[in-house]
Amino acid sequence: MAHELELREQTAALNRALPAAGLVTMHSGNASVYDPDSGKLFIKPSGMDYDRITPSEVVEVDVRTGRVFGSNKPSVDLPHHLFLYRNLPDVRSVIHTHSNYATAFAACLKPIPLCLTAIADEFGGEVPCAPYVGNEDDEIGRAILRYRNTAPAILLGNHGVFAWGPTGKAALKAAVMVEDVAKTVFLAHQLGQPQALPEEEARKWFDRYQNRYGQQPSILPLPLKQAG
Ligand SMILES: O=C(CO)[C@@H](O)[C@@H](O)COP(=O)(O)O
Repeated sequence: MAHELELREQTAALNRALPAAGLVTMHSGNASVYDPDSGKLFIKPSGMDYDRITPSEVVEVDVRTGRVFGSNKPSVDLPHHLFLYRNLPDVRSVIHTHSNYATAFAACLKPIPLCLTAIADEFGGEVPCAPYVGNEDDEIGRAILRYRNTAPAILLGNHGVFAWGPTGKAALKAAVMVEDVAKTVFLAHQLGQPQALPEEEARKWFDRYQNRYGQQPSILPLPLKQAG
């Protein structure tokens, strides 16, 4: 039970972080956390004011069967979260937003182009945009699998953003960074034509950021420049 409470607390805090990060307005968006040991996910109660989402209000769902526990109705996007957990084995958290700058790209069916080192760091390439699909059945989940690339995020045409990660913190960072780079690219377009970053350069930035950035132990010794 202690572990379930911890998962509920994580899910409630992650959902409350969405409006705090400026990623959602009113009831749009949602977040979930998945625990493979119990086979359960915990997700936002549909339509609930974010400031009312507490650990006890969070909705518990069995990922294998889709069975919902408790009296609260789960997010209408539960099918898409379920699809991603069932098909992306390393994912432990999924976030959906309608964040403004990224969703503006989605409204135009445009990917966020690889023109910033920050895009290379976090996503390794452009943030792709899937064509518009409806919200029935597994249409959204299948579109995400079909059009995703190395990035832990994707734009859904005419709809919004899906981001994911091995932890709630990683999924939140992906959702925040999608919106941040979308805003920068939008501003760049006011100044001129954003210039593409060479793929090889992007690979170097992505490798450093994913494997040696921050306080994580460097998994590779830094290449020492030869004297002379
Ligand atoms: O995009 C949508 C619905 O189209 C959802 O993100 C949004 O309405 C939030 O729904 P929930 O409150 O999570 O059921």
